[in-house]
Amino acid sequence: MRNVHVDLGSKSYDIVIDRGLLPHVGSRIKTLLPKTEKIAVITDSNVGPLYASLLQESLENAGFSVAMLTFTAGEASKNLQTLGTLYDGLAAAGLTRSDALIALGGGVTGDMGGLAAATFLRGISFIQIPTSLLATVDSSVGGKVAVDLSGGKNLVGAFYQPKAVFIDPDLLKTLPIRYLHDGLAEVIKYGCIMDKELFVMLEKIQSDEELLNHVDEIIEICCNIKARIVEHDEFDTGERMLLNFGHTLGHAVEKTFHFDRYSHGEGVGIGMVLLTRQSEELGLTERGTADRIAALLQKFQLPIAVDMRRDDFLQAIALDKKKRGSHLTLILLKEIGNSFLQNVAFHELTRYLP
Ligand SMILES: NC(=O)c1ccc[n+]([C@@H]2O[C@H](COP(=O)([O-])OP(=O)(O)OC[C@H]3O[C@@H](n4cnc5c(N)ncnc54)[C@H](O)[C@@H]3O)[C@@H](O)[C@H]2O)c1
Ligand SMILES: O=C(O)C(=O)C[C@@H](O)[C@H](O)[C@H](O)COP(=O)(O)O
Ligand SMILES: [Zn+2]
Repeated sequence: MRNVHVDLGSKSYDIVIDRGLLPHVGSRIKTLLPKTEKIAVITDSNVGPLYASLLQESLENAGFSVAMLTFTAGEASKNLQTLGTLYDGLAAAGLTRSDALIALGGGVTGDMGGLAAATFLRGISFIQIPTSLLATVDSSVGGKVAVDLSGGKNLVGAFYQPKAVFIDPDLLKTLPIRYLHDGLAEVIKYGCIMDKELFVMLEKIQSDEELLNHVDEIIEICCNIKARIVEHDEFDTGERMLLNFGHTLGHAVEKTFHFDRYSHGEGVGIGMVLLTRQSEELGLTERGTADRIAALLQKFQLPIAVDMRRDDFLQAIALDKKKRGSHLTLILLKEIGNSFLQNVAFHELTRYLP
C-alpha cells in the first residue's frame, strides 16, 4: 500500500493507492464518515457495469444505503445538462447534509461528481475513486471540479477538496488503451514541468505492458508532485498554474472539436508540443525540447499536431481561466523538468501560437 497525504489544514486528506482496494473501501469510508447513512455513487455508462456492484456491495456491507446514478460516458456529457440530471437524482435519493457522494470513474465523472457534491445542499462530503490513469495521477487530486460550456473547457466549477481518494490500480486493467495513453500525457506533463527523472523513466519504457508494470510507482510520484503544489497554492493563483502546461492550447483543441474528437490528454499533448516549439523559436526554451516531448508522445500513439488555424486558437483561448484582464499567463519550459510562468499581453499572444 502507498499513501500520499495532502496537507491542507482542516481540509487535509489521504490518497490511498492499493491493489485490491475496491471491495474493502466501504469499511474505510465508514471510519472516515461515521455519521453518514446514505451515499450516492456517480459513475458513467462504461465504468458502472464493470465496478458499481462491487462498490455497492462493499458500501452496503459497511452499513450504508446506496443510490447509484449513471450518466453516458464521455467528455460530451460533462456539461450543465448532465449535472442537472444528477442533481435531480440526488434529490430523488433523499440525500441529506450528513450524507456523501462518491465519484467512481475517470476525470469526467470526478469533475462533474465533485461539482455536484460542492453545490448540492451547498456541499456534501465527497470521495474520489478514480478508475482511469488520468484520474489517478491528476484529476482526483487537488479539488478542481467543473463542467464545460460550449464556449470553453471547465468554465463552471469550484475548488472543493475530497475527503479521501481511493486508488485501486487493478481497475486500470479494463481501461481502453486509448485512455491509458491519454492519462500518460498528463504524466509526461509532470515530467516536463518539474521531474526530469520521471521524464527519463518514461523515455526508457518501451511498451504498454512495461508501463503498466510501473504504474503504481508512477501514480505515487504524480500524486506527490500534485499534492505539494496544491498545498502551496490551492486556489491556482501562482505555482499551481504550472500544472496547466499544455492546457491553453489543449483546451482550445478540445473545444474547437466540440469535446468529442480529441480526449483531454491528447489535447494537452498537442498543446505541450506546439507551445514548446514556439518558445524554442523565441529563445526561451532549450533547443530540441519540443522534439523530445513529441517523440515520447508518439511512442504512445498520442497526436502531436492538429488541423487548426491561429484564429481558431485565439478565439478558443479568449476564455482561458489564466487570463487576467488583457494578460494571459502561459506556462513555458526552460528545459525538461524546469518550467516557469510567462505573463503575456493578449495582443502579443500570436508570437506563441503555431
Ligand atoms: N480536476 C482536475 O484537476 C483535472 C485534471 C486533469 C483532467 N481533468 C479532466 O478529466 C477529464 C478526462 O479524464 P479521463 O481521461 O479519465 O476521461 P473519462 O472520465 O471520460 O474516462 C475516459 C474513458 O475511459 C472509460 N473508463 C474510465 N475508467 C475505466 C476503467 N477502469 N475501465 C474501463 N473504462 C474506463 C470512461 O468510461 C471513458 O470512456 C477531462 O474532462 C479533464 O478536463 C480534470
Ligand atoms: O489541478 C490543476 O490545477 C490542473 O491544472 C490540472 C490539469 O491537468 C486539469 O486539466 C485542470 O482541470 C485544468 O484546470 P483549468 O483551471 O484549466 O480548467
Ligand atoms: Zn489536464
